[in-house]
This record gives sequence, structure tokens and C-alpha cells, in this order.
Amino acid sequence: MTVAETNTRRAVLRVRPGQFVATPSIQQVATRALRYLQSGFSVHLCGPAGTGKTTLAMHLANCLARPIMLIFGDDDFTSSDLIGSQSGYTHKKLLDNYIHNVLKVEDELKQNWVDSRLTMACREGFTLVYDEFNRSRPEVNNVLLSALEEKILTLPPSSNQPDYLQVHPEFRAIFTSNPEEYCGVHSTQDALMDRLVTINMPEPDELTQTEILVQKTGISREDALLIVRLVKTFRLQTGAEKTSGLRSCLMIGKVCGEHEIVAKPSNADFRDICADVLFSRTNLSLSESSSIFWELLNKIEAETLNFSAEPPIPVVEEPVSLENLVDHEQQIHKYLQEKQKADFNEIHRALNLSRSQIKVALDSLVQKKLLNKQDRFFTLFELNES
Ligand SMILES: Nc1ncnc2c1ncn2[C@@H]1O[C@H](COP(=O)(O)OP(=O)(O)OP(=O)(O)O)[C@@H](O)[C@H]1O
Repeated sequence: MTVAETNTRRAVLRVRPGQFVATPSIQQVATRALRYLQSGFSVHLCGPAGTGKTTLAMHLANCLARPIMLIFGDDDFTSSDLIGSQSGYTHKKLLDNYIHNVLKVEDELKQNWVDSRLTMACREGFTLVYDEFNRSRPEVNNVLLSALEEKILTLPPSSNQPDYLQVHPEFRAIFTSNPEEYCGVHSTQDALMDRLVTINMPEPDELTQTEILVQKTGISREDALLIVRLVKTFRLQTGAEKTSGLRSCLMIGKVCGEHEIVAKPSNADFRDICADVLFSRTNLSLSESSSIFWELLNKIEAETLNFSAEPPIPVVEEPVSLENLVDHEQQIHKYLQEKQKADFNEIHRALNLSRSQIKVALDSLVQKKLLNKQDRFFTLFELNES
């Protein structure tokens, strides 16, 4: 394997499949973006921090099924960081002793050119994900203009390479950026923006945030929804809307999930976690933040109590068909058909599923009245129990 091949292998990023949560609203944005990419255009995902731009960019790159090169915008970038540079030397010494008493020595010292990730992607037709590209200075990004429009990348004369590199037809770039009012970002160049299709990414909707929380932290849907609503309302009331609340929700959800802390306003541990995560994200004083927070918790608590005090509405439920269960649910249901009774750890040991996958599937099976949980054991739901 040549040095260039080794460098390429090292630079290619592998995306772990199965990490992306696609709800209808995300799927709609993904479909739009993929359409542009498939028609040969590069795409720019723009939006506040934590709205899922990088995650979507990696998902789109994965859908294009080409190797992925990832770069992060940086104020210190120079054009050689984007195009490539001379690096190291090759030393060649030729000893010619053809005539035994005449020794001819040729000594050559040659600099090696190393492609940057952008150059590599243009040469090989890879997908470039340029995350937060407006953190790099606009003049550094100029090299992209001809690569995107004329499909030519200009290399410096010192590169020992042809001056112009013809961009591979499968090359695509996916850019992400935060709005210009963010600290440390430069204003975007009109010329570059004119060559891209920009999709604005707002804060993910409630369903999307809840699904991401359930899938990534393994907490119940009910807890996830409460966290999403609490974070959203707190941010609205404290004016901390510059960033998305998704990262805060994920932090709270992960800690609650891993430490088995129930998301309830009456639970002191839960309140502490929320306060620690949320208060530092507002510009308000501690006392202002905590008074808004307490008021909000009291309101949620009252709503929950009122809700549970109402007489239950009789629902005629359609029996859930086993064929309609997702894979993990089917595996667990089948296992319990054989075993009759098992606790969480037995199921985890027996099936090749993660703890969070099992937790989500078990909650869903109990909710669908296909499983029964007593103490820590799960059994199949018997019809006469209903
Ligand atoms: N569709 C999704 N599926 C799974 N996880 C997601 C999804 N969207 C966002 N996330 C999770 O939400 C968090 C924030 O997402 P991400 O880093 O993509 O946001 P961003 O908009 O790129 O943020 P920033 O501008 O700060 O870089 C991450 O932990 C990410 O894993």
C-alpha cells in the first residue's frame, strides 16, 4: 500500500449505522437534502447549536454510500489546511559503480505533497462534510468556489502536481453552520452561499426530541416527554432560546436513565439534575432562574395530579398483532414464550440487544398489554388478566 493510500484510509470516516433517529419531520428534511445532493448540488444545513445539523449531515453522507471525509471549520485554518501541503522529504541516493574505479553519486532530496481531505475528496469523488465551515475565515474557503461551480480545484505550483485538479463527478460537499450572531463565526460569503442549497434547521419538534431521547438514553417515553416539555418551557420563560434544548434534554435523560432516577417534579434528584443543567444556560441570576423553575415544577405537578384525578376514559383497544411488532419486541416476546418468565438481566444475557434497546422494547410491550411486569419479572400477558 502506498503512502497516499494509507493517508486516504486513515482520513475516511466510518459512520456507525443505527444511530440516526428519523421522525417524519426529520425524514422530510433528509429527503429534500438528498434530492439536491443526488442532482449534483452541495447542501448547507444552517441553524442554532444542537438542532441536529452534524448528525443529519453524517446521515446524508452515509446515504450517498461514498467514503466520507470530515473537516471542522477553524479560525486558524490556512488554505494549505484545505488544499494540502508539502510534508517531509524523500531522500534518494544513487551509487553508480559501473566502472570499478569510477564512483558516481547522485543525491536527491524531494519534498512530498500530501493532499488535504478536501483535495482527496475532490480527487476520489468522496463526500466531504465541512462542519461549522463559517468558523474558518472566508478567504480560506475561497478555494471551494471553483471546486463547486467549475469543478476545478486549483493546487499551488509548489505541489509537484498538475496546477488544476478536475473534480470527480461524484464529489459532494455537505456544509453546516451556526447563525452569524454566534461567537467565533465569520459572516458567510455570498459567492459561496450562491453555489449551495441552504436548508434552515429549526429546533427539532417535540416528537423528534422525545424519540431521540428514548432511543439514545433508554428512558421511558413518558419521562422523555416530561423532560422535553420542562426544558422547552423553562427556556422559553428564561429567554435562553439561542441554542436548541435538545442537548440539555439528552444530558438530563442520560443521567436519569443511567442512575435510575424517575423524571418527576416531586423527585429531588431529578430537580437537582435539571437545575444543574439548565440554570447555567440562562443569562438570569440564580434566584430568578430558580423562581421560574419552581413555578414551572409546581405547574407540571398540578397538571399531572389533575390528570390522574380524572376518571379514566374507557378505550376500546384493538388487539396488537405480533406481526406489527418491531424486531426487538418480537425477539423478546418469542423468548418469553419459551421461558414463560424472565427478569431484565436474563433477557439481556440471552439476546444480542443493548440494555437501552431492551428497556424501550419492554416498556412498549407492557404498554401494548403483551407483557406483564410483576416485581422485576416479565411474563406474557394472559387474556384473563385484562
Ligand atoms: N436525528 C437524530 N438522531 C439521533 N441523534 C440526534 C439526531 N439529531 C440530533 N441528535 C443528537 O443531538 C445532539 C445534538 O446534535 P448535533 O451535534 O448534530 O447538533 P448540531 O446542530 O450539529 O450542533 P452544533 O451546532 O452545536 O454543532 C447530539 O448528541 C446528537 O447525537
